[in-house]
Amino acid sequence: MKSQQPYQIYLEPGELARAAARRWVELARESIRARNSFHVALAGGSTPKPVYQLLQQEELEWDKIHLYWGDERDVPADHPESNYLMVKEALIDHVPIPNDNVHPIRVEADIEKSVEEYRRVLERVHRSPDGFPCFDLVMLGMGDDGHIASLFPDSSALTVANTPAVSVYVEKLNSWRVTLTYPVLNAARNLMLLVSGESKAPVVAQVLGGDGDERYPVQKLAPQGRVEWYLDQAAASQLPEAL
Ligand SMILES: O=C1O[C@H](COP(=O)(O)O)[C@@H](O)[C@H](O)[C@H]1O
Repeated sequence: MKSQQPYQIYLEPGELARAAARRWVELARESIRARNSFHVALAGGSTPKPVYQLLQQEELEWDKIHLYWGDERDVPADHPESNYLMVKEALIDHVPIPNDNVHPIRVEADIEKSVEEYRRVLERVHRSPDGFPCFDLVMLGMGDDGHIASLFPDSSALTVANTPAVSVYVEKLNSWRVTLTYPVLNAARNLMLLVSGESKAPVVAQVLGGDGDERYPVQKLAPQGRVEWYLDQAAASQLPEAL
């Protein structure tokens, strides 16, 4: 990914969340006007949670909004680490979205079955010209090792280019994940990257202000659509202009 990416810096995580929620609403309305639906792949983790909570209060055509997940951990749907559960509690339980519009990655004892099922689910999403699901919006968080979705450094998933979703063993976490692959992230009409906290500052500085050297999974993105970075001041604190 080129280091010249548009980004906004917000004073604190609450401000970041409010800006991201406003943009989410704008994109949902724009997409419903243009295509009568809004297909969005959600990020898990902690950063987007307040965004989902803010969306509870929005007057949206929820019956035209379809929720998917960018990645999932190898845990049941009622486990505290489940990305699905986080979104359910923060958003889904509070808005009139039909059940049929909620498309989680269902984690089975056999993770390959989860992946196969999720690939079938993804067939509902419009196609990009090269045949991959083309989301109206993909939301991404970023780990302090530069991972996005569950595309971790040195992982076999980083080179997958022939399928929209894979299972991947994450050595440092000693666990399996299911993740969307780069071709899907790249095909999205809009990508929002939400990054908060000081621990992510070195990666942010390398990706957005660095020498172009590709060290992190986030740098392997080659987005075809719009990209927007939402940073809080802590995450942006090592960018050249902040020093
Ligand atoms: O493990 C994960 O981490 C990333 C980043 O999460 P954050 O808590 O640092 O915001 C997240 O985007 C991903 O969906 C999740 O599974």
